[in-house]
Amino acid sequence: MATYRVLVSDPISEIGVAALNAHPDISADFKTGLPPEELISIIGEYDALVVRSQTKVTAEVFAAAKKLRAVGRAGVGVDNIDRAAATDHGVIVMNTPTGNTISTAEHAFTLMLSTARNIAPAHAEVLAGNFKAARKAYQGIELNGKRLAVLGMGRIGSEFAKRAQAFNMKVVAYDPFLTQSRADELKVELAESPDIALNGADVVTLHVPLTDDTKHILNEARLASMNPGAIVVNCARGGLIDEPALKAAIESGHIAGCGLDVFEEEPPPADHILFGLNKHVAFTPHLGASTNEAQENVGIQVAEQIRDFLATGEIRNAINMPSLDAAALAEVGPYLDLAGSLGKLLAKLGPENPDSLRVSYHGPLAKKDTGLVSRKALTALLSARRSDGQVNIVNAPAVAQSMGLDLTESTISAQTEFNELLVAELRKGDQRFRVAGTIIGKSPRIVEIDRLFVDTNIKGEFLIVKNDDRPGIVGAVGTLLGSAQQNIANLSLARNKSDGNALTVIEVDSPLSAELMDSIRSTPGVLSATGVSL
Ligand SMILES: NC(=O)c1ccc[n+]([C@@H]2O[C@H](COP(=O)([O-])OP(=O)(O)OC[C@H]3O[C@@H](n4cnc5c(N)ncnc54)[C@H](O)[C@@H]3O)[C@@H](O)[C@H]2O)c1
Ligand SMILES: O=C(O)CC[C@@H](O)C(=O)O
Repeated sequence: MATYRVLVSDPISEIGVAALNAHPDISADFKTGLPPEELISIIGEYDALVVRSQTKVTAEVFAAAKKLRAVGRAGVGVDNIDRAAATDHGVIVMNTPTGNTISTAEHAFTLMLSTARNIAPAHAEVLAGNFKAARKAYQGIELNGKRLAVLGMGRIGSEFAKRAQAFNMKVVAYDPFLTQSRADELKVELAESPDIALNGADVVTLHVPLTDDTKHILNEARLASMNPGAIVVNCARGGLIDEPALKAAIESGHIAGCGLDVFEEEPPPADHILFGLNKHVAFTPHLGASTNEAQENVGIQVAEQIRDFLATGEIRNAINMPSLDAAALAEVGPYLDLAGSLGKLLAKLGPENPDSLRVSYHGPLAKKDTGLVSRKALTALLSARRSDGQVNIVNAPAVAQSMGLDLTESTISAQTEFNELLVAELRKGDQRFRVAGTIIGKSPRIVEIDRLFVDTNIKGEFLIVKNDDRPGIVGAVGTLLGSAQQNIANLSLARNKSDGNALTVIEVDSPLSAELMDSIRSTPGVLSATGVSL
């Protein structure tokens, strides 16, 4: 029986489903068109879910998905997935951002051309036998020399702009993340706001995600600021346009027409307010990504991402946590293990109810892709301190935030005594407790506890003793361990000359009983003793 079960609930390419099933540890079920209640009733059996845009992955679905670890979206927009609920439930959400870029840019461009030259209504008239009348009714516009506003200059917006430049259009772009140097590289005018971009534009094309900020980004005032006879193109999400405002602007004649692939409600009702317009319009049923090439790309990409995540832990294109590709995983993998052990150690030895966990990276490690390493330390810390078993690497920052615990990170390129050093420090007011580790050869080692140098494995059973730095105490503890049949696998000693204390880390073969721990704690000269399972 396969170790991991994947539910594919929307049509993706057969090659993608086959790529999942080809892995010996994965079995994929292909069940599309499930009503919401049926999805909720079966989702508990699955480790991963693959969707396009039809399946709505709601908070109720996540609540029922007890084993679910990842949702893969074969496409870009993830507005059909409740991202907050996914994160709360510790589920990674991944998309396939590049697979349908060209197809969607080409489709949006097709809609612009169709609208400018009235292809859709003229075609209908020809079929209806109105050839002559249609020749008079459908006079189009040239795009040559026209001003094009692109809202959202990401992957698709940039591809659209390149094609528009080949048509000799003047491109002005608004995107809050577009820098002047990137705008220069793309040879587009950078607008400081959507209002500036749209003012005097002859065509607008939308390529932004639908968020609370972008909902109805194309509204009545912005439509009114465009040039008379302008065209609206939307191949992103319907909710970006205030549809009643667009209808009014087309009816008034100010906007000549629109080419839309997407609607605020999908599928749109048969009596949608824009369908009654006997004007220059072109509508398609959310076909932007529907090409053989795009579907093969996104189907294969999503399948490979889910397969690699389940099989190896590699994270690509995650939208609710940092990604970690195979190369980065190979480079920082040992530090992930180390961070987990440092987090557990802090949970046992550090202050209760801390204010913050500070993770710092020293030496060449500071330049590596360590986004997940800090999370791993935080996850281990929280998991060890909470009994609900609900913390994982996806939701750890949200859980920490709800507990008032800050996670901070710093990178220090100067080297320490070690070439690279990972330090995790728990802070509470002025109190600080830090532990640190490094990689020696290929092995992660814990090399510092509470500012004292030690050298221990990162996995195993440990006894950590703080004692007066005088002869006989370690011997007495060793005798107690021996009489309890506890073999010592490794021992590391450190002394703090300034306060006369010493730290002894003893690796043993099995967990120490409460009775033995009590005897160790009552040994004269022992200041504290803690058993830790790493
Ligand atoms: N019709 C389809 O079938 C289809 C296919 C693919 C993608 N899409 C849609 O197209 C959208 C864009 O896809 P992409 O691959 O280009 O994504 P992308 O992430 O590469 O680009 C989106 C751009 O929007 C910008 N942006 C964010 N907020 C903005 C705002 N308030 N104003 C202006 N720009 C803003 C971002 O900075 C980014 O550069 C997706 O979100 C998806 O909804 C639709
Ligand atoms: O799955 C589809 O066909 C639509 C995809 C598209 O809306 C996207 O956001 O990638």
